[in-house]
Amino acid sequence: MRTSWADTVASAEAENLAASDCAGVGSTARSTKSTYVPPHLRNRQQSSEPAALSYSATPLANDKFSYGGSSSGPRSGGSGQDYGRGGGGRGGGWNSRGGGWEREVNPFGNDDDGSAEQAFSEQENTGINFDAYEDILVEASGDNVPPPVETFAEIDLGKELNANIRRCKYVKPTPVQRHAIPISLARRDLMACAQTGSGKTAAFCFPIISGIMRGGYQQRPRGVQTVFPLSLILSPTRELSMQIHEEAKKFAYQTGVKVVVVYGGAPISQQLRELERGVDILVATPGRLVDLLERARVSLQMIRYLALDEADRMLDMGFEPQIRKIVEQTDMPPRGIRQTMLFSATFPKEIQRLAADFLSNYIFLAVGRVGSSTELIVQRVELVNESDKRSHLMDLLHAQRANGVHGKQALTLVFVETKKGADSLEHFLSTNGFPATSIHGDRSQQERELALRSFKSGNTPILVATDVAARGLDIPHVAHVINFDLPNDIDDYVHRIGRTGRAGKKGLATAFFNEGNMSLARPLADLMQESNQEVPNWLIRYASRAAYVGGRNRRSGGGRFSGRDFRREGTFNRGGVADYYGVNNYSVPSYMGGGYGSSVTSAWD
Ligand SMILES: Nc1ncnc2c1ncn2[C@@H]1O[C@H](COP(=O)(O)OP(=O)(O)OP(=O)(O)O)[C@@H](O)[C@H]1O
Repeated sequence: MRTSWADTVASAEAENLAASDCAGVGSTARSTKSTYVPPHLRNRQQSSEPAALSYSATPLANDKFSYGGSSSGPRSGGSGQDYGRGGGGRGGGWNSRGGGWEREVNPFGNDDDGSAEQAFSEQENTGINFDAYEDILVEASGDNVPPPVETFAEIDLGKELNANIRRCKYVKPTPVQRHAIPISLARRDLMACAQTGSGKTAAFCFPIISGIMRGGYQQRPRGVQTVFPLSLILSPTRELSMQIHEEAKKFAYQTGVKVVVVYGGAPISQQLRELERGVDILVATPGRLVDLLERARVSLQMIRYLALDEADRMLDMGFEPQIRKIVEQTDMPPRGIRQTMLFSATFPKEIQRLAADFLSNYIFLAVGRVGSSTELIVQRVELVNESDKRSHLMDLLHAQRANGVHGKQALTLVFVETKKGADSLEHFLSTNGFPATSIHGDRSQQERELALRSFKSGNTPILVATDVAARGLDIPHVAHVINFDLPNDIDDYVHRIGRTGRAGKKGLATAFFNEGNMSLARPLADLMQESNQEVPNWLIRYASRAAYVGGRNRRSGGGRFSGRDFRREGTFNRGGVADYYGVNNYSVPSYMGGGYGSSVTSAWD
């Protein structure tokens, strides 16, 4: 029998609080002031430990070289070639930026107590429920798919990166990482689909950082003010770009690989200054990047790695022209020369078709069904009239408060349709005893960041949000996502509820459904069924009555979920795909992973 939703919140919170996350927007980083190091001291490490000096001719941000003491600990991770320049000592490394020498801020705060030297096998499991991922069905299609790995130690990512993985307390790779990292390290283009919260960020960051580290010294053109990053990571929202930047900085700590973020709504002058200090990996939102390209402050001529996070969103109507401009109408090397990686939890077929234009002989990887939601999230849907939504929300919040566990407060994310609706609901909640804040496109960037910080810290444990917060954000302790207004598109629903139940932890999602949401009845019922949720009878009745509505609600009408590589449909043949995959001439599937033998029928067959 199911427990009540309030109990579920309480237990999800209790479980989730047991774990401590490595990731997150605005994770606290101990700030360390830049320090000038006189030339005669530049080859001394800051640690009290004596350390061998190493000089490496790997490419540094815009051709600036740096020295770093290499740690003397045992080498781990594959064949263990030492690609890095990092200092393995405590509390920070040294980096050359803009001709001066700066101490690299330790993004792990002061927890760098030598644990990075621990063997992977000795690490504590930090509360991540890895078993939740073990049974997941994995399918990869394309030519010569590199086999997956089971452990990080099997992959030769480089010593410094391995040390950072340990600092993050990642004990073993998640399924998408097991499969995607070897594919990317083999320099293959990739379209990867894996459930929300399953570790896609690291899956594209690790190979990029490792590739730049092992790439050897690379002469970059010298523009007066132009910078030449080696890798570009694009994401649809400012907050997600900031989060990817924070994550990538952790992974790149002491590797000498410099990560910079640019996004709209923040002063461009500050971002330009940061760029001038050198950049290897540029994380960007499309609008701000186009601005910088037009000002000739960034050139994409040297790009070796292009990653699109939330790729289906990036190629959706809103963003596609900008993405095409960036990828096809600039000096970026063409597909086949650069390596391109697309990641998302959802990948509608029509977007897969568009995406194929950016890829060359790519591998399609699906971890779980495309667009499915994780079973870690308990989904509830309640029939609530429009006029009753506020009082119903209050009831939920009161019960949640009554059942709340002590300690850090469970965070609740409430999604609404409009910016006005977000403001008004925030006001309503705040004046009714529930401290709330809001995030949406009409708020200034400063307000957005403040709201997110206040939510994360638990000061305002309720965040009312539009879809600007639906994708990618990894906020620890979100125990409950409430769809006060349901979205029109089932994929948006998948991303929204994916703000809880991340990295193996449990979560709860409640949706208010009424006659205005009829077009979602069928895809919602299908999605819930597919992720083993209890579907209310009334929703099943609505779903069976629902007419085919077409559009992007791909589960509606047909009843069968099209979670697969569109090339396998054999109905579409154009552009880059036709070069490699004739209608009857594709090679699939190379293997099935996730504990399934080859005799097991694929979910897509
Ligand atoms: N191997 C690992 N072991 C433990 N935790 C991990 C591992 N890889 C990633 N994580 C953690 O899992 C959480 C979710 O990762 P991430 O944000 O990359 O998910 P995602 O798949 O990109 O989700 P979304 O689809 O919502 O964007 C993060 O807190 C991250 O630090």
